Amino acid sequence: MNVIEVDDVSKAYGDVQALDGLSLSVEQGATLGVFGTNGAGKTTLFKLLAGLNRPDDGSVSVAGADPTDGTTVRERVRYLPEHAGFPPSLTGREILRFHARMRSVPSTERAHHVERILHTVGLAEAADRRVGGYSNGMNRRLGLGTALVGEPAVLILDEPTAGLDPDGIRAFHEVVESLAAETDVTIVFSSHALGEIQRLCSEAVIIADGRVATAGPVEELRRAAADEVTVSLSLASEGDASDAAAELQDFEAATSIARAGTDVTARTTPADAYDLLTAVGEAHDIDRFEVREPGLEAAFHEAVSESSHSGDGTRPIATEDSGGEPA
Ligand SMILES: Nc1ncnc2c1ncn2[C@@H]1O[C@H](COP(=O)(O)OP(=O)(O)OP(=O)(O)O)[C@@H](O)[C@H]1O
Repeated sequence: MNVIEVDDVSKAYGDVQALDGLSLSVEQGATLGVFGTNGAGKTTLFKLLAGLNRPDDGSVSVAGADPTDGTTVRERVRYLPEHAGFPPSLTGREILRFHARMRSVPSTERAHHVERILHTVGLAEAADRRVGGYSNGMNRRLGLGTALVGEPAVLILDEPTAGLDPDGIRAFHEVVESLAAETDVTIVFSSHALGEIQRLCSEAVIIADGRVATAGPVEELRRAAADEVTVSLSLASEGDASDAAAELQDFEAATSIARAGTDVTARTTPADAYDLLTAVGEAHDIDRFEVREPGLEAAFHEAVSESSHSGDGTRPIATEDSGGEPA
């Protein structure tokens, strides 16, 4: 079942066309990564999904309702903006209890519900500390905790890891991974870190100029991004590396051959990678090798450059057979 349906939506701010005929659909339980260049329209899309804005044209449906139908959407959909602040003198537990009361969690269940969320977001031990002393990462996880109160169907997170240090990012990733694995909540989040999307998301959408440039299961995007792999070899000596690089010039399927010290890299097709390794291995001792598939970065660059050359790269996300697991 699709929990999000966005159909041919446009939204302008004065002269700025933030969204321009954007369509996508997302299946319940998916983790969708949204990325694009600055100003591509991600936050505008999120505000439409959260019912904070109305589209000029087109339609938006989230959890079976028009998100601007306030009461329904507030029960089912939670939006965590990039910057969420909390009263510094309250504790994490007090803030979550307040949200639980606002969300009409029955009083008999409130303490247990809050305790469970504190564990989910990794704040159980800091629950009774004032949030004024929380780190940036703890604040973000508390924000995610407030969004989880009442077990929503859809979480919309705007750049949740922006500005966090590596520990903060790792802790946040663990929370998202456990939510994706253990609940049926649909998570939509934006990020400028392609590796993060690759790691956490089953689906990805690339937005460029207010439209969907490309979308689909992360694994498919990765594979479709380019039909080449990069082969990296480490040889026994610089002389071997230099000879191997020269010999690879005769290997028809190899391109972009480069040498640095004892390392040689070349690009080739996935089907020719093994032959390339065999050809080098017959003449030289290979200490180490690696075959890298194109990542989402290649998909991103391809999609953005295609979208800037074509009139309409829009297509909805096909979620029927995604089957993608976080990498
Ligand atoms: N309230 C507003 N008034 C005028 N223009 C706006 C407003 N909000 C967004 N825009 C413009 O709409 C376009 C899309 O903005 P949006 O914030 O949706 O992009 P984004 O993809 O979230 O960008 P970023 O990655 O930089 O956060 C941009 O050109 C932005 O300047």
